[in-house]
Amino acid sequence: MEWAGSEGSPTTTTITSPSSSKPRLTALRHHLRTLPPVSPILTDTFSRVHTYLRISLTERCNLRCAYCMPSTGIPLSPTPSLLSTPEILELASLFVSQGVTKIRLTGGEPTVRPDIVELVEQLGTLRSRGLKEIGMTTNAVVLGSRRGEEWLRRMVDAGLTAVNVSLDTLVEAKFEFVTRRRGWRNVMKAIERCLEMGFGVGENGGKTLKVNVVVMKGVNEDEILDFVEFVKDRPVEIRFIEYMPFDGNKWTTAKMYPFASMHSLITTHHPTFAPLPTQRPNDTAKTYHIPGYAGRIGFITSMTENFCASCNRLRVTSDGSIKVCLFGNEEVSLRDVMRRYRGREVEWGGVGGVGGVGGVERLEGTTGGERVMGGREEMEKELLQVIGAAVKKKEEGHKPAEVLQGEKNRPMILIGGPHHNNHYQRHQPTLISTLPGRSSQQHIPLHLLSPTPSSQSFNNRRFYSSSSSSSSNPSDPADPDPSSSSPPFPSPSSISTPSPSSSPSPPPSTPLPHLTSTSHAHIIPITPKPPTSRHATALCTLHLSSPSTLSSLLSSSLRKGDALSISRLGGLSGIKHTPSLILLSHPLQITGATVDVVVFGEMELGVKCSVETVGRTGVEMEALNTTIRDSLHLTQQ
Ligand SMILES: Nc1nc2c(ncn2[C@@H]2O[C@H](COP(=O)(O)OP(=O)(O)OP(=O)(O)O)[C@@H](O)[C@H]2O)c(=O)[nH]1
Ligand SMILES: C[S@@+](CC[C@H](N)C(=O)[O-])C[C@H]1O[C@@H](n2cnc3c(N)ncnc32)[C@H](O)[C@@H]1O
Ligand code: SF4
Ligand code: SF4
Repeated sequence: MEWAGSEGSPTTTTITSPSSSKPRLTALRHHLRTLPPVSPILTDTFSRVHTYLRISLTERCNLRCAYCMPSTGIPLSPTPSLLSTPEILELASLFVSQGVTKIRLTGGEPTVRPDIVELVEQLGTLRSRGLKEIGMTTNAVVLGSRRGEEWLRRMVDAGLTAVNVSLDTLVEAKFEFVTRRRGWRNVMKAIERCLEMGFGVGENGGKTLKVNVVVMKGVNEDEILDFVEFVKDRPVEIRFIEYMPFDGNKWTTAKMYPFASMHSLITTHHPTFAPLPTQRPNDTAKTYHIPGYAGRIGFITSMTENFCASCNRLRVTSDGSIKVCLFGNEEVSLRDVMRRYRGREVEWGGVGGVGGVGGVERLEGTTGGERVMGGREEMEKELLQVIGAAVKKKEEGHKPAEVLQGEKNRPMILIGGPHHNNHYQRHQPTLISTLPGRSSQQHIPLHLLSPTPSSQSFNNRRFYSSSSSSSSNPSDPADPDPSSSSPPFPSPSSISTPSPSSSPSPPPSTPLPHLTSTSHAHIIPITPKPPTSRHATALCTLHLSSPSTLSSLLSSSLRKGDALSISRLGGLSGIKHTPSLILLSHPLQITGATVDVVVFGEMELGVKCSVETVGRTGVEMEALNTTIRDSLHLTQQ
């Protein structure tokens, strides 16, 4: 099923005078007139033509950015409910047949999908049918790993034209706080690799490399000028993104650093900073430059100056729903339509791996009029009806920030996945108001002592812990499937997933490991496990009552003397007490431990403790206990 005219080439019409909306609209109208015809199915009631499809490939991620994920993590959907690779390719093909010219792969983290390269290669075959751009938005941790170089090369060969890398800080230690994982060096390496492979600002239709920076007050707004310098010699577009509200990310206007402030900060330091004379139509970003700089600076102002009037994007979530607006709640399942025609549940598989129905075969079947499965025409017809109806229901724009904040969208990482209402509650940590010596200065999250270690929103920026064992490849933050080995937090995959409609959540069906079959507490036998090298890191943020407290601490001028050193020692002693404090934990032989106190701001300190062992179980509890002790000691000073 082809839409006549979809083979035409897109124009490169640009819009002048970015600061004024009228010429922008005029240019946009002109641009729309000069575009190849697009199926009316992709045109909404505001005459917006949707030629850009964003496909979420997975809910999984190898990072845990708190602005994207709730502090309690996310429950993963059962694999069969997600789109298989052939289904993704089939939908991509259908959208291209209707006039979609750009597909961006996103997630979750697209590169944790084991068949990502093959998938891009298959998508590349759609170029002969009108697909002009294949993009990927990625945290780039995998792309900067050893295997990443080859992956990147193959994807570029297949037609990958636009890589957007997310990187919120140029400070390695801060990266670990923001993302709750390591990987900063890989990201930097991936950026350099992309540059070596010819990615740049997209001059003359070249491949584009953009770096996405979500700007958050008190977190990274102090790095805006550093990021500007980052593009002095690199032909990269840095895009400063206004922090957006999603479910679980504890968004407030106070944490958002608005476009106007960023703009005035940069202009103050760079008086020649100016909008580029041409702007790309339908772009999320307003683009600027500083004469003499190789790169560009963009602003994605979703919160303060939305760009909904020129919106040309649709989304397919990883479980196969069409979502017509990033902030909209309305979704319709395309997967269900496809599977109804097929009459079966689809198992996970790589390209060509599902029930013998290969992606290539399907695409060729569509283009070449060769073999198609029975009922395919009807299926496509129904899919197009569903897509058309969804597009027609698209609203003019998103609601104001204050309303969105109240409503909350699903977590950003799950924009590509199904709803998991009620689920988070079940995983709220339970313990604890029994911390000795808590004071108003101290904000140790309650779940710090929870038997289920979990992460705390970075917006509170109080705590995270991580650990890995050598069996789970601790040195490689690019581990593509965090669930494939023992995860640092209870990984999403370790959380059982009720069906979206189940409410309240059912009790866990597996018995608690700390109970014997006769429900007696025991220390879990680990004798058969081989000893491996393990480490764990826990972090905690202390909010101080005044800046003078910090300066007294740093200058050791407190009445009680050098509080920092004392607290470090106190923290370290906590390791040795762990087995007696945590009743069912195993006594372990510690082979290394460090405690660092980091200044985050004039009223904020971070306490980071890392513990190592070679053994049959991990040292997460030791790391947590050390962090708490160090923090308590500091507070008591
Ligand atoms: N309001 C709104 N913002 C979006 C949408 N898509 C992406 N964004 C914003 O753009 C940021 C970067 O997203 P990317 O995945 O790099 O996508 P993009 O900016 O559309 O990428 P390009 O294809 O390079 O234009 C996100 O964090 C959002 O803030 C959208 O449909 N609506
Ligand atoms: C959800 S991620 C998925 C792709 C990939 N994992 C990555 O991080 O690039 C897509 C983009 O959304 C951005 N994002 C996530 N949460 C956001 C928020 N609350 N506000 C603004 N942008 C956000 C990320 O920084 C990233 O650039
Ligand atoms: S923004 Fe979300 S999906 Fe992307 S790397 Fe961070 S946690 Fe993962
Ligand atoms: S908020 Fe919705 S309408 Fe506005 S640009 Fe994003 S997807 Fe388009």
